[in-house]
Amino acid sequence: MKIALLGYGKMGKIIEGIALSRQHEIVLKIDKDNQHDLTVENLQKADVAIEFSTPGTVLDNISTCFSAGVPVVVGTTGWHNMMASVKANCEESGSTLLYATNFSVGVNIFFHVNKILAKLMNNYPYYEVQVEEIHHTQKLDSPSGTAITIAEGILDNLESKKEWVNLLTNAPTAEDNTVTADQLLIESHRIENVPGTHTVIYDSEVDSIEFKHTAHNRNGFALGAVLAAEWVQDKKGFYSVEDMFNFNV
Ligand SMILES: NC(=O)C1=CN([C@@H]2O[C@H](COP(=O)(O)OP(=O)(O)OC[C@H]3O[C@@H](n4cnc5c(N)ncnc54)[C@H](OP(=O)(O)O)[C@@H]3O)[C@@H](O)[C@H]2O)C=CC1
Ligand SMILES: O=C(O)C1=N[C@H](C(=O)O)C[C@H](O)C1
Repeated sequence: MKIALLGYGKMGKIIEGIALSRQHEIVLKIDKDNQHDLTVENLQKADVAIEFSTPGTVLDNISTCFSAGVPVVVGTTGWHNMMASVKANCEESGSTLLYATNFSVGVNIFFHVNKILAKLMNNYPYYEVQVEEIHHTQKLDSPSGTAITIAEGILDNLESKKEWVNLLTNAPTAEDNTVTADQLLIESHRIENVPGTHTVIYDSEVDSIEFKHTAHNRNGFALGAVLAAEWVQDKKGFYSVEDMFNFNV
């Protein structure tokens, strides 16, 4: 498979190594310095694009992939509020996009069990739930895309919660974590060199239940993105990583 890498930072470089080890070829590498090389003509040399850039550049890059008719796997987070319009654009133009807030197998298992746990917890209303995420200090967005997916899994299944709210704990404006009873708190912490840790906590007066995923490095995210590129390259439409993983038990 011929791959275009859109974003050649921490993730782009690891994805390159994994793609080469799986006998794929990298035909285009776009970063900030050579972003003007991202043309329809250059992109059409690739069978698929893998996009891990920044929240501020991802939408233009997706749009160029759609114009080129090249399927795109998107890992960049921080554009959650634009999802519906990108999906509509993808479907109307007959393009292909596969998106995940987190491509690792472990987190996708976590997403699945999180929904089942939230449904179960409807029977135990004396537990208060919250989500915590910890990431490295270079991270541009908060909460993490993964934390948003976790929160959505809870909101869809736990009747007491209607919306999520975020508290970035080391932001200059961080005040307190007061939330109303129907709000789900996501606490975001930024600590050097942490690849990504997510915890769902159900707390009562007598005990706490903690459900946690810890990434030890970025390799799981990168492998998942390459597997997604292999899976989506001959498909049409808008997909989420859930369409690729099959967790029926
Ligand atoms: N879905 C998932 O599984 C995962 C998602 N992510 C997400 O992926 C994104 C990238 O993460 P990460 O690699 O760690 O971040 P990095 O900051 O290490 O890499 C992003 C790269 O994009 C470059 N860039 C800037 N402008 C453009 C442009 N117009 N086109 C292409 N590239 C550009 C940046 O260059 P410069 O630094 O010079 O500005 C930088 O090298 C983030 O949104 C992150 O949250 C991360 C891990 C897993
Ligand atoms: O920026 C990161 O590093 C990560 N971003 C993704 C997110 O926002 O959830 C996935 C992973 O946690 C690492």
